[in-house]
Amino acid sequence: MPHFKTHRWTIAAGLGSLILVDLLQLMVPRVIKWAVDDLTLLRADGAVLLRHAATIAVMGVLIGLFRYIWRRCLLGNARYLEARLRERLFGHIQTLSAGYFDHTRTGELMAHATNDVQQVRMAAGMGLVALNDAVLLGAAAIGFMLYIHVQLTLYVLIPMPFIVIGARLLGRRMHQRYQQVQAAFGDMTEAMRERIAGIHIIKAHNTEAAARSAVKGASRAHVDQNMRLVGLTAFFFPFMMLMTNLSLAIVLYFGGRRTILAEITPGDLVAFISYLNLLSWPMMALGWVTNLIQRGGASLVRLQRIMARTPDIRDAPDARPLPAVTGRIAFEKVRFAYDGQGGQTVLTDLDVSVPAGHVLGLVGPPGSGKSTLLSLVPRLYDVTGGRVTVDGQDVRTVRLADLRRQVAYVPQEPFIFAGTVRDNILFGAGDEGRHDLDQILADAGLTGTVVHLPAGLETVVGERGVMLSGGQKQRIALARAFLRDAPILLLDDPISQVDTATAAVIVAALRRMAGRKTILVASHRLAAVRFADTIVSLEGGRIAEMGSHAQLMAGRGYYTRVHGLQELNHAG
Ligand SMILES: Nc1ncnc2c1ncn2[C@@H]1O[C@H](COP(=O)(O)OP(=O)(O)OP(=O)(O)O)[C@@H](O)[C@H]1O
Repeated sequence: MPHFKTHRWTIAAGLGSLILVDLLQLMVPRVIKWAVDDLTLLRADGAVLLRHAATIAVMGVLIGLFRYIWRRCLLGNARYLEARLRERLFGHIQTLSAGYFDHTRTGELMAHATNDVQQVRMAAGMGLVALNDAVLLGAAAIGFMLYIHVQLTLYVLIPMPFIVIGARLLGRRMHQRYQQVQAAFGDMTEAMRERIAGIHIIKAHNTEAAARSAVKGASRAHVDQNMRLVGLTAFFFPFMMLMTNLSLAIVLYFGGRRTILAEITPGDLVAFISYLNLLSWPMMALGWVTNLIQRGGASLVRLQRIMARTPDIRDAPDARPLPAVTGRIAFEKVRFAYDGQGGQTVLTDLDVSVPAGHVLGLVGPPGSGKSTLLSLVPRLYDVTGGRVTVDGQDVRTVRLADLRRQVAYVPQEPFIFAGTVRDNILFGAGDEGRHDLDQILADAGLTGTVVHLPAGLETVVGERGVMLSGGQKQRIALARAFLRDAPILLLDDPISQVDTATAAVIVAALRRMAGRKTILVASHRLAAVRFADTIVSLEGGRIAEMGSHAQLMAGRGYYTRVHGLQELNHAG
């Protein structure tokens, strides 16, 4: 409604032009009638015929002009509505919490952003046109026919309901089949995309033949679906033509007799046939419009359902601003389960405090909860029990944007956007800090790497950074976080993909930053945590051991065991 309100003048101009086109179209048969009557009554001479022809030509030009206007106004307006809906949808989806995306498939969201939005556009654009034509053009054409001859009109209308019902029923089936064609098309492109993306594996495993037959299968399925659709359309259009032609036969026979009896003039008969031709579109539109509006309505309901979802994680109504923090972090009796109270507990009664400027190392077997613990600080997820505080304030009571501005986070799997290395490092950063890019590259162990890239910082890295090695991607993500210069730095396995020498460079940089920043670093490689002020060893979401490197080495737990193994590896 707000959209229709803002664009009411465009819509009014469009509807006005559409009505003018309809009226002009309705006048054409009148002119034909006059011309034919003049001819049959032998009243016509060159000048009269020229006048009639000129009238039709002018009407043709006007019809063209106004049709251009209505298409631009009405269909254009629907396009803007579509864009606006899609932008709002994306804007809203972005506010939803990480938990929502754990349970929602990307493909499903893409379908909402494409299919549903498109259905709303069809209803708001063609739906409006079809509604107008069905009602106005249909009623007016029938009115003109009644004006010529009532009984004859009633006869020729007999086949018309079949057109309405046919358009409605077959239209619905055609839409269903069209959706199946689209789905098959999606499967086919996905089958090809995946195999092109995985071409290295396919070649290495010699499975080209299997890949080819999989793509062939998807391609044939697409053809099969198309043939099913063709089966319907091939029936639909001839069926509509048959109904119109039946009406035409009725006009010719019964109307011809009326003409012989001089109840109507030959001009009337010709005009009648023209009206009949005009009538087939409104009859189809009548059947079509209900489908369009139903589909658009259903799509709108689906979109509204997403729009009505409130993010689980958002500012509390009385959220306080969070001015620059020193970076003191405390986990107090923290308990966490991914699906709220009902889910399996991933973290249990965790108590750790990290003074400002300290480094906390997190170690533990895979799945022990290290990443989860890190994600609680910027509120990617909220605790199920207990609380997380920053500078003594519960993170749930402060403004989310203020909190996240002061936390730099490097996830376990770095995400690289298509673009240049520089774009990826500067991602989301303001102007501040750009001048120390060289230092940041050095801290992230990237200096030497960047020099060897074909275009240095301007090297385009391809989709998801395909042109980069795993270690390069990881260090770009690190540099991105260093550039933020936030007082709190969260690193999830920051040296998992680099060699020992590069790891040493990164660890040295972290040690320099310690004191200025509070750093939480989770790692499987003890080298990344051994310098930490405190190391927490997690097991099954509980703290198994806690202390400095020396303290943990004195014990005989996970830390000492892993340390022994990693030392052994190095020796080997
Ligand atoms: N998004 C999620 N939804 C549901 N469960 C999850 C989710 N992410 C992780 N888990 C589960 O939570 C537990 C802790 O996972 P987490 O990633 O925190 O462990 P981790 O110690 O970081 O492991 P790794 O060393 O392999 O990175 C695991 O049992 C995992 O299966």
